[in-house]
Amino acid sequence: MWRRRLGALLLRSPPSSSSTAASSCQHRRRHLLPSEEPLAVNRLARLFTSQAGSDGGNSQKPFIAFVLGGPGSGKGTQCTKIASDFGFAHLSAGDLLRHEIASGSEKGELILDTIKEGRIVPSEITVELIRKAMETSNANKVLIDGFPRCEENRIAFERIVGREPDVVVFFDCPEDEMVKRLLGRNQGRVDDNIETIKKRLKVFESLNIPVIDYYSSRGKVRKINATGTADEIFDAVHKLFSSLRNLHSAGSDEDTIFQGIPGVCLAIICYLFFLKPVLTLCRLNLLCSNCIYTLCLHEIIPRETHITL
Ligand SMILES: Nc1ncnc2c1ncn2[C@@H]1O[C@H](COP(=O)(O)OP(=O)(O)OP(=O)(O)O)[C@@H](O)[C@H]1O
Ligand SMILES: Nc1ccn([C@H]2C[C@H](O)[C@@H](COP(=O)(O)O)O2)c(=O)n1
Repeated sequence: MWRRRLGALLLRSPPSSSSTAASSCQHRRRHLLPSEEPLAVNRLARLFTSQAGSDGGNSQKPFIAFVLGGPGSGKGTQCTKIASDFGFAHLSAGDLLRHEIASGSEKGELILDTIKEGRIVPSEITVELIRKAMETSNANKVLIDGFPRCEENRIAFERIVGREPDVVVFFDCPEDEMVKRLLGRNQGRVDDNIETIKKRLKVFESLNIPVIDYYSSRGKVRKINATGTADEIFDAVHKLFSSLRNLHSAGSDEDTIFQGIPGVCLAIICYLFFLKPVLTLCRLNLLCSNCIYTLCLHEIIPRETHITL
C-alpha cells in the first residue's frame, strides 16, 4: 500500500489520462506508453541485466511451487486439482523418472534399480529431466511434485535451473495413513510394497525433512494438514493458493515501471526508497540517464515489489 502511494506521488499522469482505480493495468499502461507498439521494458531490461540468458531462454520467470510430503501423503492427488483450478503445469519428479524408465534409455535401468530400493536417483538426472520439462511446457506457473527429496536435489536444482522456489507446499500426514494409502493405490508401482514403503519412509525422514526445515527457515513453507478426504484437504490448498501474493501476475506480460518526467531523478529517488535499483522510464518512452545508472547496476527489483501504475 505504502509503495503504491509512493508510486502515485512520483507519477505525473499524462493530461489525457483520467486513470481511475477501476481502469485495467493494460489500459493504464497504454497511457504510460503512448506508442501503439508498447516497449517491452522487462525484456529490454533483461538484455542489460545479469538475468539475461540465465533462465534458459524463458522470456518470463515462472512461478515455482515445490510440493513435498511423505510417500502417499497425497501430493499427486492435490497437484492434479491445483493444476486444474489454478492453471499450473504439473511436473511430477517421480513420473518423469518413470517415463525415463519406460523410454528404455540407458539411465532408465539405474533409475529403476534405485526406485525399487526406495532410494533417491542421482540429482543430475532428475534435475535435468525437470529442467527439460519446464522448458518444454514453457508454463508461467509450475508445480514440481516430489522434489527436492534431499539437500543434493535442492542444491543441484538451484545450480542448474538457477532458481529457488517461490513457495514450498508441505503435505503433513501421519505414517500409518500414508502406508494405508500406498498399499491401496493399486497402480502396479514397483515401490508400492511394504518393504520398499518402509525404506521410502526412512528416506523421507532422514533426507527430505531437512530440506523442508531449510525452506522453513527461509519462510517459504506452507504446511497443509493432509488428513481427511481429498476434497477437505483441497479446501485448505485452495485457500492457500488463492492467497499467494505474487501468483496471479506470474508470467504476465505486464511491464511494471515507474514513470516520471526527464530530470526528476526518479531512479535515484526510487533507489533511495527501496534500497534497490528500479527500472524507470521518462515520459518520452526513453530510458533516461537515471535508467542507464539503474541498468548499469545490473539488477531490477523483483516483480512482486514492482508498482503497477
Ligand atoms: N485424502 C486422501 N484420503 C484417502 N486416500 C487418498 C487421499 N489422497 C490421496 N489418496 C489416495 O492415496 C494414494 C496415494 O496418493 P498420491 O498418489 O496422491 O500420493 P503421493 O504423495 O503423490 O505419493 P507418492 O509420493 O508415492 O507418489 C492414491 O491411491 C490416492 O488416490
Ligand atoms: N526427486 C525425486 C523424486 C522421486 N525419486 C524416486 C524415488 C521415489 O521413491 C520414486 C517415486 O517418486 P514419487 O512418485 O513417490 O514422487 O522416484 C527420486 O529419486 N528423486
